[in-house]
Amino acid sequence: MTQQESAFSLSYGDNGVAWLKIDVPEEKMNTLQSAFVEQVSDVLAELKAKQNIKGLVVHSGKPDNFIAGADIRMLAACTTAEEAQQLAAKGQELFAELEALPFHVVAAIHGPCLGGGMELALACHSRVCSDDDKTRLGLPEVQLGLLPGSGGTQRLPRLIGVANALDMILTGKQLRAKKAKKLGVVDEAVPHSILLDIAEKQALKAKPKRKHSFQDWAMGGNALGRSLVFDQAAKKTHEKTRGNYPAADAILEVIKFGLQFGMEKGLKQEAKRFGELVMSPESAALRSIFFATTAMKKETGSDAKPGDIKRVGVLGGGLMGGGISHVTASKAKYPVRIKDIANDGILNAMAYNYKLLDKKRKRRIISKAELQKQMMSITGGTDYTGFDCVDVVVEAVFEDLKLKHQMVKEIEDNAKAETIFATNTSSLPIHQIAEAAERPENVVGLHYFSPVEKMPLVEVIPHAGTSPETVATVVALAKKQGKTPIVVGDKAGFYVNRILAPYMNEAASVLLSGEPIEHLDAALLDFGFPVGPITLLDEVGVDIGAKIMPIMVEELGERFRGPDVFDVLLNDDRKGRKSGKGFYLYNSKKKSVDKTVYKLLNIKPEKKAEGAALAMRCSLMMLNEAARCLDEGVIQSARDGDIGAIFGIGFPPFLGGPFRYMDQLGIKRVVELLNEHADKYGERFKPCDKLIAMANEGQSFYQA
Ligand SMILES: C[C@H](O)CC(=O)SCCNC(=O)CCNC(=O)[C@H](O)C(C)(C)COP(=O)(O)OP(=O)(O)OC[C@H]1O[C@@H](n2cnc3c(N)ncnc32)[C@H](O)[C@@H]1OP(=O)(O)O
Repeated sequence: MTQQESAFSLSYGDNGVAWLKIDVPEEKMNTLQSAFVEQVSDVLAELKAKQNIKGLVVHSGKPDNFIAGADIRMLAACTTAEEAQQLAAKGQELFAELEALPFHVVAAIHGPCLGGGMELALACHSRVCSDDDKTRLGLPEVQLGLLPGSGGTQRLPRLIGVANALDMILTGKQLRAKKAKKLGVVDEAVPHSILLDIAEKQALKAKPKRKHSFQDWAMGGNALGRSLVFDQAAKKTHEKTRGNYPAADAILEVIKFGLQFGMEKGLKQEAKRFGELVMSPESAALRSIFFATTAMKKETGSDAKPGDIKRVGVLGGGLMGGGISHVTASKAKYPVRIKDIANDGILNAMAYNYKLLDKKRKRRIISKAELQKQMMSITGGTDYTGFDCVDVVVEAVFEDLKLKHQMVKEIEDNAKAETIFATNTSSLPIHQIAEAAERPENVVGLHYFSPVEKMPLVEVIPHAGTSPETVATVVALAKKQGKTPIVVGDKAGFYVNRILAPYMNEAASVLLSGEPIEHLDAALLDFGFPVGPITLLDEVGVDIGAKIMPIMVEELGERFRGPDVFDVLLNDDRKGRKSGKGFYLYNSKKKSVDKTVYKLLNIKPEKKAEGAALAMRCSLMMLNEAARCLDEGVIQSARDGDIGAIFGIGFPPFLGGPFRYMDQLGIKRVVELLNEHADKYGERFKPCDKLIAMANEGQSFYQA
């Protein structure tokens, strides 16, 4: 590498301020790589040797990022824990040298400053960041199944106190400038245009003495206080992770260790645990999600060029319509026109949007003016005024084929010839909806998950006649709305509901066999799902389940026929949360199992099977169906299937999705397990052809 190509370069101002620019050649994002060690060592040696330096500003040469952390590809390429430990230790060593420089070192931060990048900034004596929306500061390593390995677990608690540092490191949350300033992560948050000027001024000031927070003092000197905070954090963490995420335990351990035995020993422990975590299957699975989603950001859904979108229409102002209008206006920044049959529907969608925006205003993420501006970009009415200039219509009316046909016709009558009709159905085949269209090439499925503003997945479902341009356009729209789209086949349940249905049916069978509701829900929580299946059924609505299941049975066969519980429940007015009762009661603050449901279903609840066995029983039904979906082309790749299950259902991320999990178990073992379950519980467990063939050939879904 020539001097010019160096990622770390120094320059000097006349006023005694040195500038260290970080600019990784030929990459749009700065990351820290082992190849840079020598360059950084040279830079530090030059700074130490140079006379008359008054201060140093560390800044990025990229227009919109500081440093996004250590290069995750480099970590994934490590073959031993020692190798990864060495990488972390080298980072620690260089950052310690930076910290030990005799003059004031200031980090000037604009854009993402994450992981190793944040650790570098923490080793500086002061930090100034831009107040731009692109600026984010955090230690997201936990989301990769790791802990911050280059000093983060030691420096952050000493800077902002143990409780705040634990919160940041255990969740991996990324702070905006204002919050970072409030917590003391940065010293100043200023407009981007003056960032470097302010950093330069800071650098000319004397090196600050390290501030001690009250908590720092309390934690360092007070073993009892320390124990209390850590015990509480451990309890809270365990409730969330249920022991499935070793990084969380390691984070608690290493921070506590460092406070007890000092920075030097703390750093050693940090590097050691980092090395071990890099080699863990949990981290490998979580890293695979990062690689998959990064690759998916670039995909367009088809070979065609997406059409221009200037305005979007939404049909139906219910929960889904409200959410879809929100992500369209506030994320994608397109004006939205909502049509509903009643004014109440429009008001409902408006109120929904206002509530979400006001939450953001209260958290100071947006100003009042911004709230008003965003509200003004959403309008609505009970007729088709304004629909003549929308480019895409997202339909979110009731799940009724006749009604959907009427919507297709009305849009064709009231919108432009090229307007896309994207239907947000969760159960009706898209080709059937398109049958009413004069221009079926414009009809496509766009299946959002509830609540729309939170759930990251969207299924894009072309029918056989959908044009490639329509697909590309709605994929682009979904991405702008902040979603990860996967293109899936037009078969009943598409992908997510199709793999969810047999899992839910199995949970219902387990319940009818007499296993208590809490036991069953806890079993799947322990497995790593965010909610148990019975809670999920209550949340989705028993009535919705009752509507979808017969469609699945009709199109996909008898294996989708679940136990007959829906009618019994609905006759007793148990729709789930929305009706105040389902399997649980929702009329008090804390939900509790409604024990009368056992009598209704003729069950004597009694814990018979171990939680792990129940979890395996339900999950196997999902795994088998996921493999079938891949075989039938409902999903285009195992990767799409993994991301769909994780983002759409909350399949345990630390397992990497159903396909990575099957690989981890070994396909042969999956087939064995399915056969064992088929012997015990029935034909529905029989492994699908694809799994049998793969087991015979010794194949896996991913290359090792
Ligand atoms: C020792 C340390 O403690 C260990 C660590 O630091 S572990 C790393 C911790 N850092 C992270 O987890 C951050 C990971 N990155 C991100 O979350 C997101 O990329 C981001 C929020 C920074 C930016 O998102 P966005 O603007 O959508 O850009 P995105 O498309 O994701 O990334 C742009 C490019 O940067 C790459 N990139 C971003 N962060 C990276 C990282 N840490 N390692 C390797 N590549 C990275 C992406 O792969 C992508 O590359 P490509 O264009 O060649 O495919």
